[in-house]
Amino acid sequence: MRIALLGYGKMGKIIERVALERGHSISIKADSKTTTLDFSKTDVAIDFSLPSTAVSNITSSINANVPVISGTTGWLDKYDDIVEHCNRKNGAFLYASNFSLGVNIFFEVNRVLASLIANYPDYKLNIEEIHHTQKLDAPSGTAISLAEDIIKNSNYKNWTLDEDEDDSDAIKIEAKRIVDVPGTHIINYNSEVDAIEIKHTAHNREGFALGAVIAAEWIANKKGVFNMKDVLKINE
Ligand SMILES: NC(=O)c1ccc[n+]([C@@H]2O[C@H](COP(=O)([O-])OP(=O)(O)OC[C@H]3O[C@@H](n4cnc5c(N)ncnc54)[C@H](O)[C@@H]3O)[C@@H](O)[C@H]2O)c1
Ligand SMILES: O=C(O)C1=N[C@H](C(=O)O)CCC1
Repeated sequence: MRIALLGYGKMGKIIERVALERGHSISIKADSKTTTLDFSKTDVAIDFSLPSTAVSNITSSINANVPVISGTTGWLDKYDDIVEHCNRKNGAFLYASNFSLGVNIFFEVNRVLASLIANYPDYKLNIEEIHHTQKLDAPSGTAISLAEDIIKNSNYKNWTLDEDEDDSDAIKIEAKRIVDVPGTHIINYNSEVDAIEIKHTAHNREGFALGAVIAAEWIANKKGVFNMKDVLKINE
């Protein structure tokens, strides 16, 4: 498969290596200096760029009839527009806040735990995410996915980054930035008598990159809007 890398930074470079190891070739390596995208020799596009460039990269891929997956976070206010555009163009698009197998299993555990605890209001919840200091967005896309899944499976109504927020319906998310941390997410339910905590720690970026290449292989001949549950078939 000929893969366009829309974003050739920390993730793009690891995805390149994983893709080559799996027998693919790279047709485009786009970065901040790229002015035009020629998709004529591309089978599938992988966008790991910036919150400010993801929408344009995804739209260009769909317009060129190239299936596209995006792992870029921090642009989700435009997600519904992209879905509408993809469906109108009969294209193929997949977004995942986190492509790693481990985190997608963690998402399942989070959903179950949230629904179990929903009937016990003594437990107060908070989410902590820790990432490297170069990260542009907060909270992480993964933390937002975790919070949204908790909201669907509990009485919580929204989430906030404001630690002083006095709204018991809001999940508090704490975003920490520490040098070189690839990505850690902790869900903590605390009561007067005990605490229940689940935690996912990425040791490096390999899992994100492998998941992205697997998703790109999966979407190559499809039409529609997908997510990682479609790819990994966890819990089916
Ligand atoms: N979904 C996941 O599993 C996952 C995992 C890791 C990172 N991410 C996200 O992926 C994104 C990229 O992460 P990173 O660590 O590689 O960041 P990075 O800053 O190392 O790389 C971003 C790259 O995008 C390039 N770029 C700038 N403008 C561009 C444009 N118009 N078109 C294409 N590329 C352009 C930059 O030159 C840079 O090389 C972030 O949003 C991050 O949150 C997601
Ligand atoms: O390094 C990043 O940036 C990461 N971004 C994703 C997120 O925002 O959840 C996934 C983890 C790494």
